[in-house]
Amino acid sequence: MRCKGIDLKLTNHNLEAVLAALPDPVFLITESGRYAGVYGGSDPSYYHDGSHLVGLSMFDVLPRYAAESFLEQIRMCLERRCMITFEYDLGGRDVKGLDDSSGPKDAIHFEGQVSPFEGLVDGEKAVIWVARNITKRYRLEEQLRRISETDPLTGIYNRRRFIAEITERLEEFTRYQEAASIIMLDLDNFKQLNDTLGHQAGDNMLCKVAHACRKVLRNVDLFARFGGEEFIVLLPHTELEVATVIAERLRQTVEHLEPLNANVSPVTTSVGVGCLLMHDSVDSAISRVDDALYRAKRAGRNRVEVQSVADTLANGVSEKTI
Ligand SMILES: Nc1nc2c(ncn2[C@@H]2O[C@H](COP(=O)(O)OP(=O)(O)OP(=O)(O)O)[C@@H](O)[C@H]2O)c(=O)[nH]1
Repeated sequence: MRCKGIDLKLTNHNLEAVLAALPDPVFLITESGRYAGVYGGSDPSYYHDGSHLVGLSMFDVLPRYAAESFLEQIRMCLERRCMITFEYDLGGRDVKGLDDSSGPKDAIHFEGQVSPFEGLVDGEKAVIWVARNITKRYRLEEQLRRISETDPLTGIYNRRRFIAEITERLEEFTRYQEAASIIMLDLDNFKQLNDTLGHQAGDNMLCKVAHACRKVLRNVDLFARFGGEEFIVLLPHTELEVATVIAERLRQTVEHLEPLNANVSPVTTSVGVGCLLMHDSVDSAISRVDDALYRAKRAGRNRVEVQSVADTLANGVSEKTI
């Protein structure tokens, strides 16, 4: 073996030393999931000592779901004859027989790089599996993602997350006709509340509305602040009829909120409701609900209006759903 141009023939002994010094653990694993060799992983703050795994099968030491999913990666790698990269969580407690006194205490998020091994190991095909602890990077990415999709004032999702979600739901609707509905709320005469009690009071009211509405929705409903004093809900697997009932519940929830001050009237909201239709785009779906909302405003506020029946039928949704 050559090493960066230095004519160094590695003996088995110093080859072992090189492998042991590798920072990330490297596993030689056979096609059937047996650990034939474990090398490296020399930093105990990042990795447990996995040397006891040699000779054991993944099915002896890992939870069944993990062993099955890892075996699938090995199969894919050998079939495609190229490196496969994928991410997974595996804590020390998930691996039977690990010495718990050393290594990281929390679950680790790994990036696994699985490459075909040239040659056979005990008559079996095998792979080289490099496991990198990317927990710090992963947590940071999660934190950034959370920040990028959260409204800082109310703590609920923001418009960006809503658009991402509705884009996904539209794909699902086009492919499987899986119903989904949208509810849009716009608080009534909010400028007056700001002007009377001040912007800070207005902010407090927005938070109160957000928290109260979130409570009456299902966990699967995506509730977001769409802008200023506008909120929006995406209700997956929900037909228009049901969404209309939920819209009315949201309207009442806002109406029954305690006013911030005895001298001001309760806050109310106008509400528009719609459902996804064939050939919808994100813009067309939202603008139909927006039209319904503005009909509610024009009709005197504090009421629910639904997208027009003509709109709904013209777009190929069966009458059953409206
Ligand atoms: N406190 C506070 N006010 C906001 C925020 N975003 C928007 N607003 C206010 O919401 C008010 C919206 O006013 P308009 O668009 O005139 O609507 P409205 O007074 O609610 O009247 P209608 O919608 O017609 O019922 C403005 O005064 C904005 O300043 C916010 O983050 N905090």
